[in-house]
Amino acid sequence: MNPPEREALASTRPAADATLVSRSREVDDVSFRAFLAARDAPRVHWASPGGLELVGGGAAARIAATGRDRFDALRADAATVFERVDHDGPHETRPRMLGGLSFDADHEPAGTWRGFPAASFVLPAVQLTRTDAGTWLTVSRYDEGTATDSVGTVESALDDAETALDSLPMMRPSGGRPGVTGTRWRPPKAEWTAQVEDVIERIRDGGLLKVVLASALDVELADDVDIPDVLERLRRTYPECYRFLVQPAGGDAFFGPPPERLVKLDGREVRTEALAGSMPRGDTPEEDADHARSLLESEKIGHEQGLVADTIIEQLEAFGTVREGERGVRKLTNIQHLETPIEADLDGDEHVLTLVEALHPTPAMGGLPLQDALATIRETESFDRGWYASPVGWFDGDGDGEFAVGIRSGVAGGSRATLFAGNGIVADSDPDDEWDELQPKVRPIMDELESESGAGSND
Ligand SMILES: C=C(O[C@@H]1C=C(C(=O)O)C=C[C@H]1O)C(=O)O
Repeated sequence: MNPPEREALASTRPAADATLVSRSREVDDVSFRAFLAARDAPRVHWASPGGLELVGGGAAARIAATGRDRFDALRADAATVFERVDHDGPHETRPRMLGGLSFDADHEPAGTWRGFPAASFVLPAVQLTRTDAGTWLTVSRYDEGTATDSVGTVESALDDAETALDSLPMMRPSGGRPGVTGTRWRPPKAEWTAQVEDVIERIRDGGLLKVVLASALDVELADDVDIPDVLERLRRTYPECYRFLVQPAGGDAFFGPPPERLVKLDGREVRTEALAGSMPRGDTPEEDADHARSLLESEKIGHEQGLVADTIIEQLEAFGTVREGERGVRKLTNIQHLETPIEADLDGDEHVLTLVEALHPTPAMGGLPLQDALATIRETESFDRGWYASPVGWFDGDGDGEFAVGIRSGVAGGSRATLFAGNGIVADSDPDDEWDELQPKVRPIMDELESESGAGSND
């Protein structure tokens, strides 16, 4: 294990008498891609369709955790880091921890997921924040002693960071796509079909209602992948989605444009959604409307999506009053899903991580009943989920935050990438249809890897 990886895995136990000092300054808009490309790991990026964009490099503070009590450990360490904060800047730029968690609590950072602990968040040393109101540069340090001890260092680091920013191009010319030389599904179609058939049989035997089964697509590239470039292009191709990047160590990065919010907490106001069931977009408005109608009218899809909504509502009812919105169709660039917006007002103050802990994995990522579905996933899937289908996002010192679900995602570095896609399997699923349904879910990233001239084979 090389030093940066060891550093990523170590939980930076916050020092008892440390102070978090953070200074922000409004700057001219700058290419987030160029900023990201110029920084070493750890690197993080978060962009929500709501308009908030964050990009960070280095770590003023870092917390990591593993095992069943990983959420307790995260909340405790975060409380220590945020205990003494001296921040000067608008609310948008307040210190935030960015990162995420693995799908399973007992995840081991190995293989594809080397460098990714079961939970990892960083408070970036240098960060850019963009909202409708402007763009800011922020420098933070978490050092022993009082604020007065480090204000001078932080202010001069902010001057240096601003100078470095000035030398970045406003627009960074986009490099070419790396090109794909080979792809391999794990499992390939025949094995997937057998897995789906086996799961359907288990469901029909009784007890199990739904299992989300996924597959990994290994991609060999002709050139090294430039992830900041890919993310920038995804901004234009999937504007209705989140975009995230988590690169805890110097190695591979986990990234993607997920459409699905796990949870957003602002004060006591919670927003989430049940997203499940998929149909392609049509080539014509009529065909598109037909697909949307099939989504709304399909008994199978309606049932599957209803299970997701009911479970989320039940879980949130433990915390407050829940309102279920109207079921509708969520249209993304290359796929459409059935969606129910869900809101809640909490009875008391909660940390967003507590809601993440309660909700993850939703039946849209795991299945129902949850423990049986998870056991089936573990026994069936031929790859390590790692951080796929897991919470990725941010939280602040008040416990507010927002998390997406890490789907439509991939983990990549050098000239290799592994992309992920999964589907909810229910009693009347058809293995061939489920295979076809995986394909559009890897397209957002695949389209940015394949060279314009030639598309690689995809099965
Ligand atoms: C699991 C994924 O997507 C989920 C599964 C869906 C389905 O089964 O139709 C739809 C949306 C997502 O909640 C994925 O994209 O990998």
